[in-house]
Amino acid sequence: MALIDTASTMIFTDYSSSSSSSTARLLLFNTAKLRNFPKTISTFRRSNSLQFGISSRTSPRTIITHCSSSSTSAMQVNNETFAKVIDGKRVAQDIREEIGVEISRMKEEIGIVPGLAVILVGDRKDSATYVRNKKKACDTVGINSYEARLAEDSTEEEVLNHISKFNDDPSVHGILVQLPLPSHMNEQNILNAVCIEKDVDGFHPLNIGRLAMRGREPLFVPCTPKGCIELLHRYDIPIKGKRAVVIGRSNIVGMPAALLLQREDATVSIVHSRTKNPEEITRQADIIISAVGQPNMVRGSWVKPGAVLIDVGINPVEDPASPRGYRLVGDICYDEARKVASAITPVPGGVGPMTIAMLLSNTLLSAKRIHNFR
Ligand SMILES: NC(=O)C1=CN([C@@H]2O[C@H](COP(=O)(O)OP(=O)(O)OC[C@H]3O[C@@H](n4cnc5c(N)ncnc54)[C@H](OP(=O)(O)O)[C@@H]3O)[C@@H](O)[C@H]2O)C=CC1
Ligand SMILES: Nc1nc(=O)c2c([nH]1)NC[C@@H]1CN(c3ccc(C(=O)N[C@@H](CCC(=O)O)C(=O)O)cc3)C=[N+]21
Repeated sequence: MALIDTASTMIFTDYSSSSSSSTARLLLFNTAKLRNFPKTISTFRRSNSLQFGISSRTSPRTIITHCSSSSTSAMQVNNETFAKVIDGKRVAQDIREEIGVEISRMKEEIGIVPGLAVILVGDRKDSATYVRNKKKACDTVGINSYEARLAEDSTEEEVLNHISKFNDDPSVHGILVQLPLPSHMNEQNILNAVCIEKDVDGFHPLNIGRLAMRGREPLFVPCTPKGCIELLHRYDIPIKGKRAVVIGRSNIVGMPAALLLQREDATVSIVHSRTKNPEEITRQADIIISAVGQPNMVRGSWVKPGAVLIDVGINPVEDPASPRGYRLVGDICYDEARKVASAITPVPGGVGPMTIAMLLSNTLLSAKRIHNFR
C-alpha cells in the first residue's frame, strides 16, 4: 500500500489548475492493469486509514513523480506558442452525424438497421460504463444495440454460446466482447469465436493477420488505432515518409497502431516496457502515438519540437476537487508537451470519443457489406 499525505494532495490539485504551477507532484496510478478504476477509487475512499492507495486486487505499485514544466516556465505567460488541440470529441461528433445520415439512407432504401451486440462479463464498473456509453452512442445514430450481461463466475462455454447466438443472428452485424475478461477465461478462445464478418473490434487473429500483411485487407481495423489515424487525416497531418513512434505494443492498441502507421507509409519504431532510453527514440518522432497506461510518462523533453502527439492513455488520478474523486489524464504530460509539440490530443476528449465513433463506423460498414449496400 502506498500513502500520500494531504500536502502532496494539495500540490497534486495545483497541477490541474495548469498554467500557474511550474512544478507539480502527482500521485500516479499504474493503470495498465487497473481499468476498474472507479471501483478501486471508491474502495480507497471507504478506507479510514489511507488518503488513497492501490488495492490489492489491482497493481501493487503507486508511483509519485514530478511532471514539471520548469524549463519553460519563465516563458509561460508571454511569447509561448502552444500546440494545436486535436479535438477528438468534435471530430467524433462529426463522424457520428455522417454515420447517422448513412444509416437513415440504408433504412430508407433497403429497410435494414445495423445492429451491434455487446457481451459484458463480470461487474467491473469501468466496463459497465463503457458499455453504457456504447449503447447511448448506438441510440444517437440509430444502430440497434443488443446486450448480453454475464456474471463474473460464468463459464467460458456460456460466453461462447452467446457469441454463437449472435454469430447466427441476422439482425446483428457487429459483436463486441468487452475486455478485459475475468481471469479464468481464455481470451484467445473467446475472440477467435467471433465470426470475422462481425468482428467490429478487429481483434480476430485473421483480421489482425491481414492488417499485418501487404496486399491483404482486414475486414475491420481495431477502433482505437483507426480513430488515431482518422484524427491525423481529418487534421490534414501528413503521415507518409514521417518518423512515427508508438509507445506500447498491446494487441488492442499499440501493435495495430504501428501496423496502421506503416500502412500509411510512416517509418515506425515501437517503444515498450523493455526499451532502453525511450526518450532518445521518441525525440526523433514526427508523430507519437502513446498507449501505455502510465500517467504523464511522456515528458516535454521526450518530444521533438513540432511533433504531433496522439495520447491514447486513459489514466485516473485522484482529484478531490472532481465530483468523481478522480480525473482522467493521458500518458503524455500535456502541460509540458503542448509547449513543444505542434498538435496534441487532450485526455479526455481526444482518442476516447473516436474509439466509440469508429465502433459505430465499423458496425455500419459491416451491415453495408453483409447486405451489399453501397
Ligand atoms: N482512448 C481509448 O479509446 C482507449 C484507451 N486505452 C488506454 O490506453 C492505455 C493502454 O492500453 P492497452 O494497450 O490496453 O494496455 P496494455 O497494458 O495491454 O499495454 C500497455 C503497453 O505499454 C507498454 N508499457 C508499459 N509500461 C511502459 C513503460 N514504462 N514504458 C514503455 N512502455 C510501457 C507495455 O509494454 P510490454 O508489452 O513490454 O508489457 C505494453 O505494450 C491504457 O491507459 C488504456 O486505458 C485503451 C483502449 C482504448
Ligand atoms: N472489446 C473492447 N473494445 C474496446 O474498444 C475496449 C475494450 N474492450 N475495453 C476497454 C477499452 C477502453 N476503451 C475506451 C473507449 C472509450 C473511451 C472514452 O470515450 N473516453 C472518454 C472519457 C470518458 C470518461 O470521462 O469516463 C474520453 O477519453 O474523452 C475510453 C476508453 C475501449 N476499450
